[in-house]
Amino acid sequence: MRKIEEVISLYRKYGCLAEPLKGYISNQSKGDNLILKTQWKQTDLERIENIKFSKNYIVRNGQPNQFEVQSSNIVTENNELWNKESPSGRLNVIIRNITTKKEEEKQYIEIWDHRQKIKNYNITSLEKHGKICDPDGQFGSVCWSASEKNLLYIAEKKKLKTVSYFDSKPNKDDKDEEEKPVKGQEHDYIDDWGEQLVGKTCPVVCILDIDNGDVKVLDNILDNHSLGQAVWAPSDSGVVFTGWKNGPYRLGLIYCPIRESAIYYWDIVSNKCERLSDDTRCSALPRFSPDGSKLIYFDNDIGGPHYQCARLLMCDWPSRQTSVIVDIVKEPTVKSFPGFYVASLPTKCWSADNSRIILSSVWRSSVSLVVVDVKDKTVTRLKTNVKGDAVLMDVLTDKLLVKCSALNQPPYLAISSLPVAGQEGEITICPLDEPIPVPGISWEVQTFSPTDRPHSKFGALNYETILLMPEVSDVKPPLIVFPHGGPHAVFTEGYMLYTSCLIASGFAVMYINYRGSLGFGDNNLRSLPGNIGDQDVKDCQAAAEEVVNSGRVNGDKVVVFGGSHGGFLTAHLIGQYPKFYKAACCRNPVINLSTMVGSTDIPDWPFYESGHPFDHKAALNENILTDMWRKSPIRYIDQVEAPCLIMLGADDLRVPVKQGREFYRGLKARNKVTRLISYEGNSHPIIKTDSQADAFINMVEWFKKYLQ
Ligand SMILES: CSCC[C@H](NC(C)=O)C(=O)N[C@@H](C)C(=O)N[C@@H](CO)C(=O)O
Repeated sequence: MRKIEEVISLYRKYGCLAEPLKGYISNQSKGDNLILKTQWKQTDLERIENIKFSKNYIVRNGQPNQFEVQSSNIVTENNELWNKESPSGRLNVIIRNITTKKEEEKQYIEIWDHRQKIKNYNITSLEKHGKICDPDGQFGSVCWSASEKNLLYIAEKKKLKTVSYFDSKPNKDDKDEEEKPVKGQEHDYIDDWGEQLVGKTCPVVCILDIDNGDVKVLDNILDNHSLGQAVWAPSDSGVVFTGWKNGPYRLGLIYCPIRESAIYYWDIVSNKCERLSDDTRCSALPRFSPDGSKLIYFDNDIGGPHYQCARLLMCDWPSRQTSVIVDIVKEPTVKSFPGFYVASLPTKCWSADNSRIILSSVWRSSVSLVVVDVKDKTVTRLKTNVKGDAVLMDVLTDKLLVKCSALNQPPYLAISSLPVAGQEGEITICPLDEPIPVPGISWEVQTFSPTDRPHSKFGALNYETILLMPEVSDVKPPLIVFPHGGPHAVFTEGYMLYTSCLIASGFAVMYINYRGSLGFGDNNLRSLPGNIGDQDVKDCQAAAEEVVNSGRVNGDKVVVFGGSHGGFLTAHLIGQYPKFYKAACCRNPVINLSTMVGSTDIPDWPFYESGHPFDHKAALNENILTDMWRKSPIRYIDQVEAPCLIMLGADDLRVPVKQGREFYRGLKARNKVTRLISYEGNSHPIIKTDSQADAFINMVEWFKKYLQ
């Protein structure tokens, strides 16, 4: 293993690489000449900040898949929340967050043509709504009308002004009733959508008139709903959006597309709203075909596993007839399409002829490009000439802008072409910039089928691990067992900074996509709820023992690391197998399901994942409490021997810091070796620039100390 000073310089090197955030193929592209507009981020560890910059490319499309690329110089961006061109490419809208000298936050909407800024609207001063939602976020979207006269965006609904009962300021009589401040409600609790959505209570659809700056707020078209993901309907006849039900109280929404939601259409002439999707399902991500004749969206169950295998549905716009294009896949084979597991969709995801949809979806332990023919309902995986993950960023005239990465390759942007229908075999990925891999990393995917531990209803099923090895190692490397969180999530062959730095530091790392992970079929995913703390723990231990028994790693130097549910598994593993692990590190770990219910933003999770039904009226009782305790790591705390480093995000609403503190106190009281680090200004992910770097070095130091 490398010295800690070398590890720090490794992190400085690989932790400060530019990473593509988003990009699109400009509507100004003509024929074989593509104009690509991209946005990047880069960590600056000296200034402890992330900088953002934009970079444009001109791609000349020579022979098929022979692209000549010319990139523009780099322009750093200041406070741009969003930058999007109009359908003709003639105009650009920039939504800007400005902090004034008086520390006030103001939001502006700027309209630019090719020469200059032609409109600049101080949206905050209009006082028509609250903050504009991040277009990349859960609710956000920014959408030009076809006429280029209006702009759709999502903002927080305007909140009532409240004053003290003892406020002596005279009420201005000219204010209409709803404008008058309400007395005595300054300290009322305001329910919001939880982790990373604090203050997001009731987003609404807003329409800006580009010419005169008027803003129409659609805040009364659908009662008791939060609105988002808005897109213009064909011919700007209205707006299609996703509506999430607010009541009776909100449950955390991030990482949980199982909150009651439906697709709606608001007609601009009638001012009426109609529900388009099934109100017994959760629907989201509406996308129109280029000709406006078809609308697709995804749906899954309301409640249950926080991520699920989703259905792809299509609404024939003129007739509003809806059909299922791709259904849930319950039990795929190792080679077959495992179903759709989609957290987001690019704004444009259709082929030019309106017959196919292109998207990225989890496919076992990788993220793949997939093409769906909406006529014959076939699903085809687009194989590429590069290893790793391929995430679709944009589609235009059947050209694909793709974000690629691999376990040894930091993310880069590439261009490719959609094959003609029926011939979707392999596509050639053409990088826009020369990819520079992290040297010395190799990996292999292993499949496990626990026939000795079959699920009671679904049988053995199977699961995968990804074993990453340092290529240059004259000794057997120590092993870091690394289960993902969720638990309905997945580790794929895409790049992760921590992992590449761990391998470069001399560790072997094993990702474990235990049963219950995404990408292996719906039955696999649903095999875990009710069995957490047992099935997932045994899957992890079986994989860890297999790799130790294979002799490829140093079996006397095995440690374990995980975040959130991965932290839950880390705490379980060192409690249930105390002799096997020499040290542990857990980030925001779930420690005691029963004490979590009252403090997490998703109380449905501990109920459902421990096998108990949940609805908004759900309450604990002695049977549920006992069962939750039995499934929690705290149950095994007396057996723990491995020194355990606990890292907490001080603002975490998902796994509250009390969980980590409960484990810390229990270990201290039992004279076990433990240390707790709390990172201010971090929530569930510990990703503030300095915190993320500090957490990594502390973790490596902890492992090195107890592996000596
Ligand atoms: C009540 S919190 C349950 C655990 C949590 N699940 C959800 C739905 O939020 C969880 O594990 N979250 C993951 C997104 C997570 O944090 N994963 C790990 C890595 O896999 C992470 O470090 O991000």
